[in-house]
Amino acid sequence: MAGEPVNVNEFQELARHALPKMYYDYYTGGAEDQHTLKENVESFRRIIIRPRILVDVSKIDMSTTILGHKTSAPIMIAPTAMHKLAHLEGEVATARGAAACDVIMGLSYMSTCTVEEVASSCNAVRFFQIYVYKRRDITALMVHRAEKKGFGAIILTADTPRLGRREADIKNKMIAPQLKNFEGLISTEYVSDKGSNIEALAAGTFDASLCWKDIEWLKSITKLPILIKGILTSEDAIKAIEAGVAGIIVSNHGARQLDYAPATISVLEEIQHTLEEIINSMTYQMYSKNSWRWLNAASCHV
Ligand SMILES: Cc1cc2nc3c(=O)[nH]c(=O)nc-3n(C[C@H](O)[C@H](O)[C@H](O)COP(=O)(O)O)c2cc1C
Ligand SMILES: CCCCCCC(=O)C(=O)O
Repeated sequence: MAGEPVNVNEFQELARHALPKMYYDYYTGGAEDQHTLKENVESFRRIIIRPRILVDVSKIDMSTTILGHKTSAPIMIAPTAMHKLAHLEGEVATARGAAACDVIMGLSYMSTCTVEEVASSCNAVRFFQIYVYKRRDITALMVHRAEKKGFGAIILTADTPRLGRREADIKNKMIAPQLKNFEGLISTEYVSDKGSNIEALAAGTFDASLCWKDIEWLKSITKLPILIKGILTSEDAIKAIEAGVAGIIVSNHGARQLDYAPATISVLEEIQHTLEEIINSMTYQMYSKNSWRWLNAASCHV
């Protein structure tokens, strides 16, 4: 490639050369046949822009707020695991990037830098993503650490009762390092020669029994607003609102979980319309306490 990379595809090409194959495959792969992975890209390609002309664009302001936090654009850094597999500074460098761009960073539960390291590295607004471990005490401790360090919200990833079947990781026998956040609490180093070690790690630690009633438990251990990540249907968006969370993140986890699930962008509009209809139908009932809660939750992230 000649000169500096100018788009994400060119960065990906550089990464392909720079990274060990095991890590490159982990970062870029989807689940099973990778049908949804292709659909994620194709569905964006099918969206065609309808340009309007002779509009004053000399000053553009895309800033908005998410859960009351200012952001320079309606873009958030999604929580992604183990940045140190690609860069020595890991998530600390990502947080600095978020601060420089004035956008919110989602820090993964499976980060290679600790919650405290990321918090003290810069003043980016940070939300903390969690998986719920079978050892709930560990998850509660992590939530409290994030709360203490000024994270602005908890993102509960709800599409991963177990890790998606990622065939490249199985072939590579993908290994996770010991994650510093959990040192002294639980081992995250799973080494076996039977396929993906990170799949084994998730199967050994993630609570596959997690369900809607557990949102009450999460609400009972934190005052932070909760976002549910991994919603792909209107039915679940409504359930999330009924559960009283502050917002939802429509996502198919980068097609790394359930293959043949819809591309995220293809279901976003339907879910948004459903939530708008709820808001409209609730407006006339505003005086009921419960309705207020619904209204607040629905309007946050439409
Ligand atoms: C390498 C990699 C690691 C990821 N790790 C996590 C994670 O630890 N927690 C999580 O909730 N999502 C994780 N994701 C999913 C992303 O947060 C996000 O959902 C995905 O990149 C697709 O973006 P979208 O949800 O906006 O469609 C990961 C994605 C990638 C590519
Ligand atoms: C260290 C185990 C990896 C956990 C899974 C992280 C994730 O969500 C992913 O998509 O990968």
